[in-house]
Amino acid sequence: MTVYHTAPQPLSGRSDVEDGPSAKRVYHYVQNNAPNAILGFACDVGVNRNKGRLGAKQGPTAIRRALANLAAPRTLIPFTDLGDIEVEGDDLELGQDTLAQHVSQALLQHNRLIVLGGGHETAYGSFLGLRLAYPEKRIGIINLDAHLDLRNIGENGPSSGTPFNQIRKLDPKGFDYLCLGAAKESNSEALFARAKDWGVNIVFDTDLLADPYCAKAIIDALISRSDIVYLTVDIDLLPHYQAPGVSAPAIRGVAFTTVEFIISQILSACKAFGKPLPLADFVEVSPPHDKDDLTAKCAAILALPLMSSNE
Ligand SMILES: N=CN[C@@H](CCC(=O)O)C(=O)O
Ligand SMILES: [Mn+2]
Ligand SMILES: [Mn+2]
Repeated sequence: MTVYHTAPQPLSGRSDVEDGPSAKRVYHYVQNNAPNAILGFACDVGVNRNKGRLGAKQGPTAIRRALANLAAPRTLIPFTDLGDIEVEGDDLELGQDTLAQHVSQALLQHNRLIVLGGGHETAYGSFLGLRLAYPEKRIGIINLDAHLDLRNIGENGPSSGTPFNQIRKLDPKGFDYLCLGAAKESNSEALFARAKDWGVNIVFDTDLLADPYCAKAIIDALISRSDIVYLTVDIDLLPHYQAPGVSAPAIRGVAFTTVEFIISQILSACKAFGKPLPLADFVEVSPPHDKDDLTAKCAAILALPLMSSNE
């Protein structure tokens, strides 16, 4: 019943030596003291407390495995694997504090950190770490998610449904949160009313499906008024046939190619406005519910542009 840090295992994948030195896979780019880093948060407590289907604890291992074997784009930046924070038992709060410490340390040493969840409770630990590293900065939060995750803390305590409610409590005036992909049928009127009260910007899944460009102005506005950007990607945003391995699969969902396009819009806007994006996370991958590792693969491929130079 504790929280511990496990050292990284060597990453592996296909070897194509017969095709020459440029036939590289992502695992070839793992280095010590590299510009970027990845860190796992192996935790099921948030999903359990949120009455979901367990399995997110195995997310970091599955995403890493999928990532390691992808063909490396020419623009991929070397990265350090910082291992996993593992939460055994029910002490989510200790897990999130431990994650925060590791995130803030990592941000001192790396330009960008990608955290592999875990359920969406990962976001509270990630954000605490970002705030520790950048206490004076205005942080713009972009959540790609079918869910607002603004639930009040109930008798079970903080969960995978409460992270942005908890983040707002840290600094209600500074709370600047954009949720892209929310599904009307997956969020109660109470949550939408709370979002309105708190000035949350929402772009619905249906709007993104009708026009992938529809979020551009709202993304640009958030990034231009922030000092730094925190991107959190809940993979349950994707439709169930692309991301079956989640606690709460989406019927409609926002298609993979649209999510990919939105991430490219976010990275382009960060570049255009000169705003760093030091931290991103990919959460809610639940390998026991996955099919052919599709969901882990979605997360891995979506992470690639964040791990590459934005030419
Ligand atoms: N990260 C969690 N999100 C959802 C889960 C919904 C469900 O289990 O149906 C939420 O709390 O709204
Ligand atoms: Mn979520
Ligand atoms: Mn979700």
